[in-house]
Amino acid sequence: MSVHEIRHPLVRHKLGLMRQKNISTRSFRQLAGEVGNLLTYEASKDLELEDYTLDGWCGDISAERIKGKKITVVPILRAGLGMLDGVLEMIPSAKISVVGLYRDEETLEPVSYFDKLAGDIDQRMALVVDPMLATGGSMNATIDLLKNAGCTSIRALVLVAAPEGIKAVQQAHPDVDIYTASVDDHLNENGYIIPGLGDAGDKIFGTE
Ligand SMILES: O=P(O)(O)OC[C@H]1O[C@H](OP(=O)(O)OP(=O)(O)O)[C@H](O)[C@@H]1O
Ligand SMILES: O=c1cc[nH]c(=O)[nH]1
Ligand SMILES: [Mg+2]
Repeated sequence: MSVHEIRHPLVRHKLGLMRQKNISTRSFRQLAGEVGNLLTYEASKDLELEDYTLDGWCGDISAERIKGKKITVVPILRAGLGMLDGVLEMIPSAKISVVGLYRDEETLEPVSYFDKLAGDIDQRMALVVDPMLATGGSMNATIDLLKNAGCTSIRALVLVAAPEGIKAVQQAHPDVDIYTASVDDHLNENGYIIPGLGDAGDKIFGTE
């Protein structure tokens, strides 16, 4: 498994803006989508292509198209929805598989409350999107769910990752690559990423 920390200047710049203390809901939400968009670009760089012939304006033309597995985007509710539009801008025909989880504030364990996966998930590559990879509990529970449904190709796209969460995913699911805008420093005593973004769900939805 690999961790891809995307150090593109646009990603670095936008993530810096997201870390500002008093950022508005509107700006945070917009930037989450924009960084999600750029992470999707990076996470799709190695998709396999195949040649085909199309009927072009001047006759038959040789072109390329993405081969093999189709894609399902898997937002983890709630905060993953903040990245969804940006991801879909890059892959507009992707199916969406929704997973509802929240993290118990005391135990930090994920609590499941919803899932609705694409019917043919065993034939799709899953791009799991969530702004925060903290302890890794929510991501691992989502990957477990996808694998139990037959999905064999999974990538995780997160805005910020803690080393603790990366380690947990690496141990449980060594076949899953992680794409992130930043590997941050550590988790605090409440399980929040430092420096992180604070509570991403609250910032995207304007709740507190
Ligand atoms: O790696 P973990 O320790 O599991 O923490 C990360 C999870 O916590 C946040 O969700 P939260 O539980 O706040 O739910 P929300 O998106 O509804 O706000 C975040 O969006 C991840 O899903
Ligand atoms: O730092 C963190 C950790 C979990 N969930 C968040 O929204 N932020
Ligand atoms: Mg939250």
